[in-house]
This record gives sequence, structure tokens and C-alpha cells, in this order.
Amino acid sequence: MAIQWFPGHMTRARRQIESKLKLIDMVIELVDARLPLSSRNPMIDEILQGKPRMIILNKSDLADPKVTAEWVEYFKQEGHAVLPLDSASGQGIKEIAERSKVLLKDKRDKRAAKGMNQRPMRGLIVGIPNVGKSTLINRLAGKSIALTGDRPGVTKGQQWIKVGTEMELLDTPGILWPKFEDQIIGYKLAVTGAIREEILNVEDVAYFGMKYICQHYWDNIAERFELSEQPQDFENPNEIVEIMEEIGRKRGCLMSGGRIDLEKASKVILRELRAGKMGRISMETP
Ligand SMILES: Nc1nc2c(ncn2[C@@H]2O[C@H](COP(=O)(O)OP(=O)(O)OP(=O)(O)O)[C@@H](O)[C@H]2O)c(=O)[nH]1
Repeated sequence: MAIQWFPGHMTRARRQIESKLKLIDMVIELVDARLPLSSRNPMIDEILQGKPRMIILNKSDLADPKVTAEWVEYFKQEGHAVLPLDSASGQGIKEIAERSKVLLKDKRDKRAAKGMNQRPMRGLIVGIPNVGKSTLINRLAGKSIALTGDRPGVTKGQQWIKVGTEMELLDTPGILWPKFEDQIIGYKLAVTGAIREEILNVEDVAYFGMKYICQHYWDNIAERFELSEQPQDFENPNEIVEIMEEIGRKRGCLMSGGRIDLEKASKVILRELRAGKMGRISMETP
């Protein structure tokens, strides 16, 4: 289900997060490692009001590791703690508590200097729909608490999830809206599945993804689909569509008369792309 982010929804989402800020020490901001800027909320700095923050590049198992390393540097330069993660498998997850301790060191040192006990560090997970908030919460909790799937998590009430002995997280993540102002961002979000492609035209979304892959990750698809000729002019739609048709032919997306069903081919392309079958692909670089 796609969320319609009307101004009223945005205001409510923002207030919900703001009301939780006083309960927590830090925010864990999830972004999609394949498109870390396009999957960020445009008002995030303003909304979080300077709370210590860790940026998690989630779904890093699907992203190009070389590009992810560049993003890690990028966010470090911006002064944030940053961690690539694969919430689905849990790889890298133990680092969260360790890194949080470093992030909150000053605060913890001050408490220690005053002779106060160290209470668990309290955090809130925020991010746009489908970025993996519930998956991460479930992983950290060690059992299924938050809802996972395609629908926004709607757990009621305020509960803390214990992450080891030193950390607690609010069980309900803060859901934020993505950037919409620019069509390219919309396409990137649709290619990765952050927004439903039905909002846009499925063939246009697949075309956008294919064009990018032909340009930046040709070897990945050349091998998978046994393609021989890389397009020479990426701005020539015919060359990209030919590749889409070739993939459609290989995947049996045919209409009566043997013509290629481009819509079906587009769906196959997007499904394989999102599942990582075309290799680890990043859709933007710093
Ligand atoms: N490959 C991969 N898939 C992931 C990862 N994290 C989450 N997913 C998948 O992404 C999809 C969305 O995950 P959710 O945890 O439901 O996302 P969410 O942010 O809670 O989504 P909303 O409830 O819509 O706000 C699910 O199919 C997850 O299995 C990851 O690190 N790697």
C-alpha cells in the first residue's frame, strides 16, 4: 500500500516523532544504502532538533559495496555516526549498541562524573516507508514485535524493546515521508520498491532502472541475460527498450503473435533488480 503523503499526514508524522524526542537519547535514521540521499526525509535535520544520530545504510546487501564505502565517508564528513547494515540477515547488527556508546560518550561520561548510574541508552528508529524499520526492530528484539511487510507499522502504545543490557528502543518506529519534489527521485524510489511503481508507469520505472544499469552495471546484466551489445547512446530510448525486450524474450514475456509483452518484461526486470538478482547495484553516488 502506498502512503499518500498529504500535508496533514506529514504534520502528524512530524508531531509523532517530535513528541518522542524527549523520551530518547538518540535517533537511528534508516536510509536505503542503494540511494541514501533520495531515501532521506527532506526535513530530517529540522525534525530531529540536533538529537545525536546514527545513520544506518540499510539493505547494504543489495547495494554496490564500493559505493556504500563512499557513502560511509560522505556521512562521516557530515559529522554523523554511520553504519552499513543488512537487517534481513542481521549482518552488522551487533555494531549498533557499540557505536551508540561512542555516540553518547559525552552524555554517559557526564552521568558517571556526577556519580549517577548508567541507565540503558534510549533510541528511536526513523525512516521512510519500506526502508526496513520493522525488520531491524524485530532483529534487535530477537522476536517478532513490530509488523513487517509492505504496510506501514501501526503498533499502538509505547513500549521499549531491550537490545542487550545497554540499550532500549521504542518499539514503534517513526515513519517519515521521502522527497517527492523531483521526478528523478520518484523513479529511484520506485525502482528500489520504496514507493509502488503503480503510482508511476511500470514501463517507465523499469526503463529508468535499465538505463542506469546499462550505463553503470552493464557486466552484471550482460552475463545474466547473455546480452552481447551494450547500448552506445544511453539517451536513445530505442537502445534501452531493445535491451528490455531482449530480457523479456529470454524470460518468456510474449504476447500472441510472438511480440514481446513490455509491461510483463518490465515487471520481471523490477522484480529481479529489487531481489538483487542483477547483482549489488547502487542507484546514486555521493
Ligand atoms: N535485502 C534486504 N531486505 C530488507 C532489509 N531490511 C528490510 N528488508 C525487506 O524490506 C521490506 C520492507 O521491510 P519493513 O521492515 O517492513 O520496512 P518498514 O520500514 O518497517 O516499512 P513500513 O512499515 O512501510 O514503514 C521487507 O520485505 C523486508 O524483508 C535488508 O537489510 N536487506
